[in-house]
Amino acid sequence: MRVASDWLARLPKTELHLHIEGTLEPELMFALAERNGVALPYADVDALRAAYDFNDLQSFLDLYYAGADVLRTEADFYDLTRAYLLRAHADGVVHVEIFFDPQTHTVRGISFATVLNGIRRALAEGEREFGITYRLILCFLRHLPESDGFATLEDAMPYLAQIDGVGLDSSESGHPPQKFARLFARCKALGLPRVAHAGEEGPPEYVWQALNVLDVSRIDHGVRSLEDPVLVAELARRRTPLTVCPLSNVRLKVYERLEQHPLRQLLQAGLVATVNSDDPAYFGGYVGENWRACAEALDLTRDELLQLARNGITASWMDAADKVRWLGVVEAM
Ligand SMILES: Nc1ncnc2[nH]cnc12
Ligand SMILES: [Zn+2]
Repeated sequence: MRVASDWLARLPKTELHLHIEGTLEPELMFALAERNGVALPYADVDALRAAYDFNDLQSFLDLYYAGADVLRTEADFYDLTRAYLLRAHADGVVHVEIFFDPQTHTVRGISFATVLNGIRRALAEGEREFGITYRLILCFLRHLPESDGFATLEDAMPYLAQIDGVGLDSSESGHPPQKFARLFARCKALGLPRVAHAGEEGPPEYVWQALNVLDVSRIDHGVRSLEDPVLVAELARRRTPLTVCPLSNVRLKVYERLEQHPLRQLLQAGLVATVNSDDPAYFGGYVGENWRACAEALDLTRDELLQLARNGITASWMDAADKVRWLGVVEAM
């Protein structure tokens, strides 16, 4: 590695692509299963971890949705979020923007308020205790019909002041952004900032639709944009950030090895690429590990690492004064 590991540890980091349900560690999954009287189809934590061998996005999602079944009470969502924030703090994360998937829970009879209150209580406490600022992003599940998304938006209406934006996640192939054109138009009319997963497994066309149909301000993943030079030029022109998740991309076989990951190419193309962890309990590394692994495998320079840190700050939705402050800290590194 070209930089000292303590320098990398101290670099102020953001996390802009993190599914809170994807931080459910096997140990906590077993503890919550016991607490809630849920039977898990695995003998123990090791057997569960051994199942985390994915071929693609869908093979991961099947386990991710099954695992979320142990989350039942507000305390469960609090404990989940609290455990994540302890990890983030240890990794030098100063600001988080967290996705949650309400449909995964409301379909099981758990109220929107139960989910929201547990997550937000932990986030507020994390800000008081560690100074980690936060935003919360409601994600719609794209494998479900748009009408389900509208019902979820209806559930969210009494709590809109506590939601900072909306996103689109789950199975990408066969579920283009266009499918959610009316839902995202409604969210825009409500003044909600928008992001969408696009170009993870799906084609560059889905990134175009996220930009032009959903009018998103950030693309989650977006790595397949590199297949379309016109799209790359447009993303650079608009300065649309990409929330890139390198270890996720390897675990879901978008790239065979981290050494093949195009993080440097994205930076060299002038894109606002950022480093994030996606579903760290399932992909073998929180955001600090994503930074360390990329620095090592891609032999990132000090300047490239500084640019990634700056990108994370400018791409975030943190307050303008906080941006100035953290950009100053990066410049002084
Ligand atoms: N990497 C990912 N892509 C799409 N949907 C997700 N939900 C959780 N993680 C996801
Ligand atoms: Zn994701």
